[in-house]
Amino acid sequence: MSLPDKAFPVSWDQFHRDARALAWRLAGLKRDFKAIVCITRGGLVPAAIISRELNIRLIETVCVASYHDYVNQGEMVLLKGIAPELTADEGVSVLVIDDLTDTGKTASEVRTILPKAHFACVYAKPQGVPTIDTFVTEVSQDTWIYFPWDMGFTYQEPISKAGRG
Ligand SMILES: O=P(O)(O)OC[C@H]1O[C@H](OP(=O)(O)OP(=O)(O)O)[C@H](O)[C@@H]1O
Ligand code: HPA
Ligand SMILES: [Mg+2]
Repeated sequence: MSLPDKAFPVSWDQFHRDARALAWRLAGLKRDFKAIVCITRGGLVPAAIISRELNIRLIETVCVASYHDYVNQGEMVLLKGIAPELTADEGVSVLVIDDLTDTGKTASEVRTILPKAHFACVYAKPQGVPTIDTFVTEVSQDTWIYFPWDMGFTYQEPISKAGRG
C-alpha cells in the first residue's frame, strides 16, 4: 500500500489540545479508572497527557508492532504483555490509550487481553471506530495522520508551483 492521498498533519500544540479534549470526555464518564494501559509506542504521548489530567498514576504498557515499514501493516507481534494484576478481572477498571485507530486491528488484539477495559484514542478512522469506546476526531479512511514526533521542518513549494513538473 502507498501513503493515502489526503494528509492530516498534527502539530504538538494541536495534539496536546486534542488529547486534553479526550481527557475531558473521559472525565465526563465519571469512571474510577485504576490504571492506564498504553499501547506503545504511539499511545505513550496521549497517555502522559491523560494520566496528568485524570490523576491516574498507575501506568502499564502493552508493546505491539504491526506497521513494519511505516504504511504497510503486517502480522501483529506482541513484544510485551500486561501485568497479571490488571488482566485478572478482564480489565474492568482499566483505561487503554492509543494515539489512533485505523483498521482497528491493534485495538482488537489488545481487547482480547482486556475485554472489559475502556478503549480510548485521540483520532479514529471509520474502520477502527467500532473497536474504540471514546475518541475525539474522526478522519476519513483515505487520510494519513502525520504526528509531530514523526515530522521535521521541510521546504514547501508555493501552492502556485505545487504539482507542476
Ligand atoms: O488500527 P490499526 O490499523 O491497527 O492501526 C493503529 C495503530 O497503528 C499505529 O501504531 P504502529 O503499529 O504503527 O506502531 P507505533 O505506535 O509503535 O508507531 C498507531 O499508533 C496505532 O497503534
Ligand atoms: O494514519 C496514520 N498515521 C500514523 N500512523 C498510523 N498507523 C496507522 N495509521 C496511521
Ligand atoms: Mg501504535
